[in-house]
Amino acid sequence: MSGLSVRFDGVSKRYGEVVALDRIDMALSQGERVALIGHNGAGKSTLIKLALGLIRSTAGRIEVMGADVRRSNFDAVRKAIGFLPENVVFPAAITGAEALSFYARLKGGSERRNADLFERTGLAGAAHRRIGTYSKGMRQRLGLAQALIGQPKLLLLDEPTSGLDPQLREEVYNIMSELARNGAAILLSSHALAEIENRTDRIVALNRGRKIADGSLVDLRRISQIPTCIRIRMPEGPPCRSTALSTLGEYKFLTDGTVEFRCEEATKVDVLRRLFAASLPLTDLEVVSPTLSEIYAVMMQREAVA
Ligand SMILES: Nc1ncnc2c1ncn2[C@@H]1O[C@H](COP(=O)(O)OP(=O)(O)OP(=O)(O)O)[C@@H](O)[C@H]1O
Repeated sequence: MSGLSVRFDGVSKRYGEVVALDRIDMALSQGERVALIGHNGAGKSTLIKLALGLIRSTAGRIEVMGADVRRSNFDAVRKAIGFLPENVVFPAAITGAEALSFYARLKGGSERRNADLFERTGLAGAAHRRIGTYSKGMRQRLGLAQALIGQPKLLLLDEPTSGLDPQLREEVYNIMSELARNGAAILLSSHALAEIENRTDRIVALNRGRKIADGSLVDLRRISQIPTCIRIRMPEGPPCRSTALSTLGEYKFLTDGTVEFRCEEATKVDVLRRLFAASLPLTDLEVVSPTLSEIYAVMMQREAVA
């Protein structure tokens, strides 16, 4: 599935003197899961609110499912968008079931799936309790159920897993993947870098309103130039003068006798091939690619000195 779901063309947003977003170009395809990352105040929520048509850009053009967010016909498109705001607020005096029915009617959708949504978000047992008695995580679950009403074609999720327990965090990513497989586009903001690195297709990094990176984890690893480590262990420690080792490239011994090679991410398969061809008596092998947290730290350091 390759149709465009969201397109930002030269989009800027100012709040008075504050430049929240600065000439952002970005596109999101159907079936794609894209994570927005960046420090506090980088512009992630602003970008999500712009895609929803909640606030207006200062410059540039935003299209969502082919419709200009500034046009009056955008109201119809908005019904196909699921949105989870950063801070979910529901009236305390009504039950979860009443809140979900209200939002389903507002979206012009059917209430038939509500029970299923409660089940999916682990709230089935609390659907008829007043929201005022919910814990923070339960309110977040209700927010998620609300965002999933009507099988959205675009999901905009502002820090969807914050406040959730590990089990529901996993479920959130499962739900996202299922919707994406059915053609929905997902845009989420997150500070949980370890969580998103293998559960999204693309990562867009913002810094002070500017886009500083946009690519898959593999792309970002390459751009970061952080080396990949290949670590091997052999019985009775490494043979110190092994010529076989030196043919594989530069290596060093770690304190526990492990031998570590460092290579570019793009050449790791080649190094591994040569390693196996050398027929060393390996007892263990580990390939450690740079994590998103490490890549992000390097990106931010480079930004700081730029
Ligand atoms: N309504 C507003 N009025 C004035 N400034 C605003 C408003 N909303 C956001 N800003 C400013 O715009 C910038 C971007 O804010 P935004 O909320 O988009 O960041 P964020 O990346 O989502 O941050 P966080 O990770 O803390 O949620 C910040 O400098 C913020 O103070």
